[in-house]
Amino acid sequence: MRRPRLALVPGEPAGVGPELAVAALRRESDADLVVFAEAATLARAARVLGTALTFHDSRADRAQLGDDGVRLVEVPNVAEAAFGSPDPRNARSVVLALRMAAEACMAGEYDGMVTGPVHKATINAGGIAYTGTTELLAAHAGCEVVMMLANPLMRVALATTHLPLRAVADALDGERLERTLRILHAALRGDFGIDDPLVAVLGLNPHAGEQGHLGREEIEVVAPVLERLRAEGMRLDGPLPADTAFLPRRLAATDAVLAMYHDQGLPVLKYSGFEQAVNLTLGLPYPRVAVDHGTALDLAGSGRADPSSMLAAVAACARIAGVRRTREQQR
Ligand SMILES: NC(=O)c1ccc[n+]([C@@H]2O[C@H](COP(=O)([O-])OP(=O)(O)OC[C@H]3O[C@@H](n4cnc5c(N)ncnc54)[C@H](O)[C@@H]3O)[C@@H](O)[C@H]2O)c1
Ligand SMILES: N[C@H](C(=O)O)[C@H](O)COP(=O)(O)O
Repeated sequence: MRRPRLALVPGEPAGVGPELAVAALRRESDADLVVFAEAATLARAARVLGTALTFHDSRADRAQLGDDGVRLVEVPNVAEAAFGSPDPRNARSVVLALRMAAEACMAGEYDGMVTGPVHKATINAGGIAYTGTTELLAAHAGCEVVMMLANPLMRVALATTHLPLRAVADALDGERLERTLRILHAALRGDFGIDDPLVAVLGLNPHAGEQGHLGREEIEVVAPVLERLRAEGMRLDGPLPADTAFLPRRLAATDAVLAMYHDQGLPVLKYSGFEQAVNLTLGLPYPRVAVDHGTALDLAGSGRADPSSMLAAVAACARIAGVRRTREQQR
């Protein structure tokens, strides 16, 4: 079977993304990578790592590539931003690279997309309203998605993603939550091969609302959805108090945790395994896997950024792309 062909988008040029992309390109992996970025930015990152790259057309044959060969779709930047100092003038090219890769994935030219970190504030400062790549790809594909981060110890999906904490309670909606659980369930089955997954669903409030004395979202929004889906046969635990849902013995029996908001779930996951964690966008027509960390501006240009999450993202995307291709061939 042919190796999965993946679009690799390094992200913010002034961050660690280009260095991590070079690290991924120089490692043996189960995928053929095509980078959507600027050649000069990648060449600069390669120099930081004490290596050099030669650039080829995105369709170049593997045999044409030496150890230093890179297939590239060139996306030029406006400014050469110093390491650690993102330039808002590059916002357009950072987003364009993501859009071009998404377009190519939608057209079936690639089997999946791997992304490095972008700097959300800089993109907004550049005049592009942007909350996250998850949301951008969902809008581009015209579908609902679920953000899920995973490391070897746990999978944590989010009912709401990038929004102010003040807006979270209002954003929780039964119909949306039901769709989130369906997307998560389908991905655990299809992409992860878990036939009958058990999902632990957290409450929103302390102690999962303490029977309505500390908030009513558990009673009015979460529990009715869980009842409906349990009636269909889904295995769902909850709404659970978030403070004890991550105890190791509970996690051991759980295939994924659904947190109600970003910082309810992600600090636990990142604390328990920052290096090996990846960020997946579930529900897209193609697999998209990202690093679990940000632009690490303090490390950009130092060559000290740890490439583990990027390597894990490439491996996860290649694996899921392979699973999906096998499934399609069996249809
Ligand atoms: N996948 C993404 O695109 C993504 C993910 C998270 C944050 N971000 C964005 O990144 C920007 C900076 O965010 P932040 O400072 O909160 O988080 P960050 O992850 O960039 O940095 C947090 C800490 O982790 C360290 N770190 C991060 N990646 C590392 C690596 N590969 N190796 C070693 N150490 C590493 C940094 O040096 C820093 O000390 C923000 O604009 C944020 O929105 C993007
Ligand atoms: N929420 C993610 C995290 O904290 O790791 C991160 O911001 C990236 O999300 P996008 O892939 O949607 O940009």
